[in-house]
Amino acid sequence: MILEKIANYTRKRVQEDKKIVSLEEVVNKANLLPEGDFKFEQTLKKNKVSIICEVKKASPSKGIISEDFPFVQIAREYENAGADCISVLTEPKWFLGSDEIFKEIRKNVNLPMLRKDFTIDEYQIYQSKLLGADAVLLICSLLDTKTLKKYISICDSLGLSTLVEAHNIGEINSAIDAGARIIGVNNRNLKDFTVDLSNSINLRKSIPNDILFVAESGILNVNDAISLIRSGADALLIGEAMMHASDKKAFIREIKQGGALNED
Ligand SMILES: O=P(O)(O)OC[C@@H](O)[C@@H](O)c1c[nH]c2ccccc12
Repeated sequence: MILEKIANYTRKRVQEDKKIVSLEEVVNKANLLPEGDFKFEQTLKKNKVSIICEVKKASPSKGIISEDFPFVQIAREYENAGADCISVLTEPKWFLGSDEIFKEIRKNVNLPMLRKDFTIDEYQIYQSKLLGADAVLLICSLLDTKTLKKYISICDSLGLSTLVEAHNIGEINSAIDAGARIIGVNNRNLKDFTVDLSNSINLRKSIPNDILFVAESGILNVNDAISLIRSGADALLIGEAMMHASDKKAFIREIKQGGALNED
């Protein structure tokens, strides 16, 4: 399965990174920084519906999404268009992301930023803090409940939020047991890349209301977005469609207006 391949490659990457900067060093450096203020989840809590816009050059399911990829410009456009948070892929091999891209964007936008990587080692959490992230992604199928709990507590100590990604009821229960405060349901099946928006719609009822719920992936248009909001999403994570939208401001505005109308 692709996820296993990516996770294995990530393990190698982290081993290489540790040769350059040791775990002890990243821990010390991260602890010297001012504690974060959980800006990512504060933003999600404050809004009725938040839009998390993703900066993504490529993906294993879609190949190249943006050939020229002016990532700072894209992130600025997101901010100007009314995005609430920004997600940046840093996985290099399949998503063609990098830490440098993340850092550059961090310097140029004020929005809370999610570092989207395949977290399999606590090293990456400290690294995320050093990159200026406000949140990290934890994927349930890569981490057991005990490890999830440990990683959430490391994030808590640094003031970082965690987006805990689940695909099925077992993983949702694991996320809840681990104390997740934000759970994302990925509508894309990482085994065969099929997209089914009803995955997050069906799983919504298994997530307590005090946990923030993010519907992720495969949101292609305003109608998709509105049906997810109607089914109780607190936030939407949109990558490809947002990258391609020629009028990002109108796209975000229409989603927010449509979502608000549906609450009446
Ligand atoms: O481009 P999309 O279909 O709108 O999807 C965005 C985001 O949800 C997707 O990139 C994603 C969701 N979970 C992930 C985990 C790892 C890498 C990527 C992802």
